[in-house]
Amino acid sequence: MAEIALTGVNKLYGGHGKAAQVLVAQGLDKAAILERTGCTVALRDIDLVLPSDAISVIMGLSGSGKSTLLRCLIRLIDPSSGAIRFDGEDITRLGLPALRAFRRTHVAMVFQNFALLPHRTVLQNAAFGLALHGVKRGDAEARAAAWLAKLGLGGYERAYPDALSGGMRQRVGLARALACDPDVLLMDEAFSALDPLIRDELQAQLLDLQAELGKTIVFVTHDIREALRLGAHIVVMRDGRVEQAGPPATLLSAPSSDYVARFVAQAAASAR
Ligand SMILES: Nc1ncnc2c1ncn2[C@@H]1O[C@H](COP(=O)(O)OP(=O)(O)OP(=O)(O)O)[C@@H](O)[C@H]1O
Repeated sequence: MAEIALTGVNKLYGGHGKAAQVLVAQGLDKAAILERTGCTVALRDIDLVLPSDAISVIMGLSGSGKSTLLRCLIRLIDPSSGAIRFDGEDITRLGLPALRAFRRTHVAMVFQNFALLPHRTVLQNAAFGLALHGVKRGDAEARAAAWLAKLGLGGYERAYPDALSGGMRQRVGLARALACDPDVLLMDEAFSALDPLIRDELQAQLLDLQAELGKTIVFVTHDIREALRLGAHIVVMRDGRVEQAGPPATLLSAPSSDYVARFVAQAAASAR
């Protein structure tokens, strides 16, 4: 479960926010608003539904707002306005304790730089999320070990992260996230630091895990090929707006703009 619905979400950074909100409503573009108010419009008028139990991919060039959008989903960054509903519950209305409890029970994150603790073993890293949830050590490590084995890291439990390749480190990151059994997995450029072949393997593994576990996954990437491979639903961002959102087949057969058509053509050209 966990459909995520965003309604009228805006995020402005810095400057004179109130003046910028007015200019956003008037439809001025990002550059003009920055010049007049010192405000960067990172997200504007985002209306989106990210389906439950499927992989949604947020795709776009650098600066298009992908990371801001991902972080706003669980209020690691607070949106300036708008509603964000998980199965109907608007998390923009939660106070901090309720928000923390919500994150703890429902969400896990996987990062581009793996975010492993260098002085802890692979097993301790994989059990780390569970430890934060208050699960007893023996239990946490048993669950973590099972996930490590599932992800092909059986035998590496006592190793330290610096002894692992990038692909193996990211598998530890995935094990740590999945061990907490979240409804929602947020992945920020999670495979972008990996060599192409390893990246390919991890993409395949993520698709298999998704088919088996049926999690709601939101995956950020700047790579259109990765988006088309992983996404059941793809959101193309441009300058803080949603340029097009839909299944890959729709993006391929009916791109909503030249901008999306160029991305799709780029994917086709690099596949040749
Ligand atoms: N803390 C911040 N303060 C001011 N502006 C910010 C901040 N974080 C992001 N921005 C701006 O907001 C816009 C969206 O940035 P964001 O990082 O969300 O984009 P992105 O698509 O994830 O880019 P990248 O792929 O480079 O990470 C950009 O114009 C960026 O410069």
